[in-house]
Amino acid sequence: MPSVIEVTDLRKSYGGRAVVDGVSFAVEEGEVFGILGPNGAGKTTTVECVEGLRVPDGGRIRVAGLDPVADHDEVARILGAQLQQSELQPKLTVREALELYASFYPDAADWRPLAERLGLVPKLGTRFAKLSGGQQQRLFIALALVGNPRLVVLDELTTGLDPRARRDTWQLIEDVRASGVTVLLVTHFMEEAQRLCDRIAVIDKGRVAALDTPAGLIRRSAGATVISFTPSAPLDDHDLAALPAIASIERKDGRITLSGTDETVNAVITLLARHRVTAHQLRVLDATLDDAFLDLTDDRTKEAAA
Ligand SMILES: Nc1ncnc2c1ncn2[C@@H]1O[C@H](COP(=O)(O)OP(=O)(O)OP(=O)(O)O)[C@@H](O)[C@H]1O
Repeated sequence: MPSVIEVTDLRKSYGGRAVVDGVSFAVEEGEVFGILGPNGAGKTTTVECVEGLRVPDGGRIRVAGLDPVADHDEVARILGAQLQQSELQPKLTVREALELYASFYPDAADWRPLAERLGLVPKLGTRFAKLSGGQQQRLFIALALVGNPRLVVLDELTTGLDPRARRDTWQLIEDVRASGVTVLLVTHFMEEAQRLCDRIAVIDKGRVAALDTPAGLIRRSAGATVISFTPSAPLDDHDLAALPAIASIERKDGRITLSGTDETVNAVITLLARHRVTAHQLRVLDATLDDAFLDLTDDRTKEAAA
């Protein structure tokens, strides 16, 4: 089956400066595909080309087999996009905006359950300009979904939302995915990317620096798993040094701190069992997507690895 979104060698320059410099990726039907990258990396430019809002200088984009620029109207019927602030009339009430956007689509969703899920019911009579930043954001999410799209593009999904609204929105996106909708998600929140995305393209300086599952990105980062514990009986340094993938050993006040990988953690547990030693206050800290992101987008780390 062809991918829902195919981006091949996308290029876009402003004033002679390439801000998207040969980006390629494919999004499969039903997946949540994340785009992660530092400020100014070219993420919004990339997704706005997918939405047909910007015209690429080079490369090829297909959305369900259609060209977002040449076939703009057909693409608009199957793609829901989170609006930018300036795109909504300040005097429109929440109810009017929902009704208006629902009327654009032949197969629109009932907007009431959406408004309920997004906590917008008490604000239905409020004009857009009078909503708080977080309420405006929730309305944009509702408007992106009200057309029952086959594909939804969310840029900065939960920026400006409080922690509860953010978690409710994540649950909503999980439900949207469960109903078979494909999601293209630009985000700065690692927890959001790790929780929601099936795969992530890390974009840096207009190029794809890595494309993998969240777990795959973490595995390939230099960030180590750290294990610390206080053993009930002494452990031999030779035994610790022989652990697989061990990167460092530290001893302080009877406490041992090791860094390595998942494999090291398993081997430590086996070693402790073999010597019948109990580990008090055992702590394992995993490398996170944060570590992977910093590794992949930090020039100093990349130079050191080269
Ligand atoms: N219309 C434009 N005219 C000129 N330069 C632009 C235009 N749009 C974007 N740029 C520049 O292109 C670069 C990439 O911008 P883009 O918005 O795609 O980045 P981003 O990865 O989404 O960043 P952020 O995380 O800060 O939103 C930036 O340096 C930006 O200043």
